[in-house]
Amino acid sequence: MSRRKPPVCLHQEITLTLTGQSHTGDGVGKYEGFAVFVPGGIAGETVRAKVTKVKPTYAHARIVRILKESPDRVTPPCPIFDRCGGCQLQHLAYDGQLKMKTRLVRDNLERIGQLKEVSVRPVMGMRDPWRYRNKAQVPFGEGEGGLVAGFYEQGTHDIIDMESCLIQREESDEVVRTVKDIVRELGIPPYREKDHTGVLRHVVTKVGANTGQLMIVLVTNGPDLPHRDELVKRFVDRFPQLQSVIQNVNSKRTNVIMGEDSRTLWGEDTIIDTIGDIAFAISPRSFYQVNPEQTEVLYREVLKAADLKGGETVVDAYCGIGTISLFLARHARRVLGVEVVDEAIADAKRNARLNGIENVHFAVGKAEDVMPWWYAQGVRPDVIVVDPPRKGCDERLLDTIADMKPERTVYVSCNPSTLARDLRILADHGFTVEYVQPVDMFPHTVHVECCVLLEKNRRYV
Ligand SMILES: C[S@@+](CC[C@H](N)C(=O)[O-])C[C@H]1O[C@@H](n2cnc3c(N)ncnc32)[C@H](O)[C@@H]1O
Repeated sequence: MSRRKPPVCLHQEITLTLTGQSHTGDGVGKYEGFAVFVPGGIAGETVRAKVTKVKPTYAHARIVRILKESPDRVTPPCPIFDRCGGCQLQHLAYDGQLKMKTRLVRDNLERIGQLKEVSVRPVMGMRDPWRYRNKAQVPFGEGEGGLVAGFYEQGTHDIIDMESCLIQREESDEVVRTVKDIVRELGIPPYREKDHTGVLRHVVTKVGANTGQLMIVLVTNGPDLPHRDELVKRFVDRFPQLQSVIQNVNSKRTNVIMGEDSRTLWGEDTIIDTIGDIAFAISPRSFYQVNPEQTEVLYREVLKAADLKGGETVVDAYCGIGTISLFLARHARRVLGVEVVDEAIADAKRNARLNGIENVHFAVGKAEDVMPWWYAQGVRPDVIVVDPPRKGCDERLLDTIADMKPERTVYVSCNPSTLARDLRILADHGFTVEYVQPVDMFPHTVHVECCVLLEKNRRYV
């Protein structure tokens, strides 16, 4: 089939009315029927834009002038918003972001899932959508003027120096500033990615939002950390809420931030945080949701969708450190959790003990292997919760859900496109999507979380 020639060429200036927003946050318009993506553009705007990339089926263009501005356009409060890859939507008023995310979820369900009649509720947003992240991972390196610590410039490995990040908690900014001062004063060499030398690669902070406890992790390029005791002493003097100082050794040439070797330099191996009335021990490498306020909103939505009366068997697939399992356990007869990372399961078990919860059982393995095995053992859950990573569920797991025939399935997703794909498969197995409730866990970014309730359709299942 012959494709028509793109109607635009490189460097051409075009006038474009933007009609939508892409999943990466770009404005999208059609030029003579040809899709053009415009970073920084907002649906509803008309812009003059210069073409920067032409592909056979789409082009990219940079705004030269805004001819008609969206009423939702605001001045991004962060001075490095244009360069940092962390946020994509600070130029869009928060209310506009929420509407965009609702539309994004609906579009994915319709386009990828062919689910046109599904009720997509408005996104549950935050009252104050700033300073929400409980974890910061800040790369250290050398810039032209010496030490830099901040964020990687969009699409590169150049570190932009940063004084403050408006979506991180203030404690994290304070830790990074303190480490910079100490590192400069004591002459601890930052990591140099290009020749894999130097010492300090990243500073990771974790804050228990509800307990105030603070963990500082220094990721180093090898076991040596000059002035270790002095560093620890200064942290202890400076941060009264400090609970734990960890050195994590990562000697590999890799983009993965932490290595496998974590050493406690001072205090505890973990910090504690709470979600609702459940306490969680968080270790340096374990996954824990980054927006604690919205995590509670999300988990309450899961609880509501699960509609537990106390006698149910629940499966929590992709359970991480057991957060959803433990949140549901007091409302069910028993909860079975499965997770592929064995350290996370060790944390989950420890968290169960920490809370005196005994009606949970955790298994290590791939959910798509363990669930069929449970099915073969006669496990017939009343409710199944799945919370997979961005790539969504393995099809074998979805087939097993169909075999298990739970009354309710609650699908928690951080990626609307794989969610739409998987909901289509479950719908074809005879499940009905009752509703989709998006929750804004990541304000100012394009990401959106969803909690979906599916019920088995008695006519087919
Ligand atoms: C989005 S996290 C959800 C964790 C947890 N439900 C929570 O809210 O904190 C997804 C989890 O799935 C795990 N995972 C990835 N692939 C898996 C698989 N095939 N089987 C089981 N768990 C898997 C990851 O290690 C991660 O902990």
